[in-house]
Amino acid sequence: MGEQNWTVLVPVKRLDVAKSRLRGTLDDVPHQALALALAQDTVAAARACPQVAAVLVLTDDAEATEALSALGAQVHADPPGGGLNETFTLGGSLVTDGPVAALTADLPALRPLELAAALRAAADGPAGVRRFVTDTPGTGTVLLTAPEGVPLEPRFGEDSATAHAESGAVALAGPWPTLRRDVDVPADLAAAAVLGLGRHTAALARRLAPVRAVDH
Ligand SMILES: Nc1nc2c(ncn2[C@@H]2O[C@H](COP(=O)(O)OP(=O)(O)OP(=O)(O)O)[C@@H](O)[C@H]2O)c(=O)[nH]1
Ligand SMILES: C=C(OP(=O)(O)O)C(=O)O
Repeated sequence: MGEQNWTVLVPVKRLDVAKSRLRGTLDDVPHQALALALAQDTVAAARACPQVAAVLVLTDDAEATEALSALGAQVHADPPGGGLNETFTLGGSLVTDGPVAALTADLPALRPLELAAALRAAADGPAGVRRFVTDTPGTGTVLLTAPEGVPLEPRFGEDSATAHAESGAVALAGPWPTLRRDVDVPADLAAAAVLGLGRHTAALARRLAPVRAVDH
């Protein structure tokens, strides 16, 4: 099964500005509630993953801090000036032992056992090598891992799959559809609903069909 020694970093932008491409996706649902629900389901799945010792949320948002702490995450503020890669780098520097995984907070269908399989594959790879998992389209990144003592060196952003490969990280090849299913635009939410949404997002998305709530 692999050791329970991973720290998973989950960055959550201030909810009023996060996930702007999803604004207005669900009628009558405040945007911040949707952005938070995506993060809650991501964090709940990571917490339920057998390999994960700790989930460290990085955020400057007070509401996200309260809600994600309630799910058992530790929380630390963004570095001054924020920025996704700067925030992941700060998070990685706070981890004193064990391997580190950087996970985006927009994975509402994520199943703990798929994350477990990806972390096991990362741990079984060649020593000292950073690994990553691309998103469903194959251009972005949902997960970047670094063994203990190896800096994360995150290259998230546009075309991050290429950027991570060029930086020496090696792509992991498993199927893991719920891990790869990030939600950036409205059609992604419908695709995630087909896989089965976590309970926080499902509660907001009842009119998307078919919606299945998944209890982690
Ligand atoms: N803490 C923190 N998280 C960030 C920051 N920028 C992006 N994120 C998070 O990183 C993840 C992936 O980022 P994107 O999908 O590009 O999210 P986004 O910038 O909120 O979305 P768009 O506005 O639609 O581009 C999401 O979970 C964001 O909440 C940042 O500066 N600080
Ligand atoms: C931050 C990223 O992108 P997205 O906008 O797909 O979450 C990424 O894929 O590196």
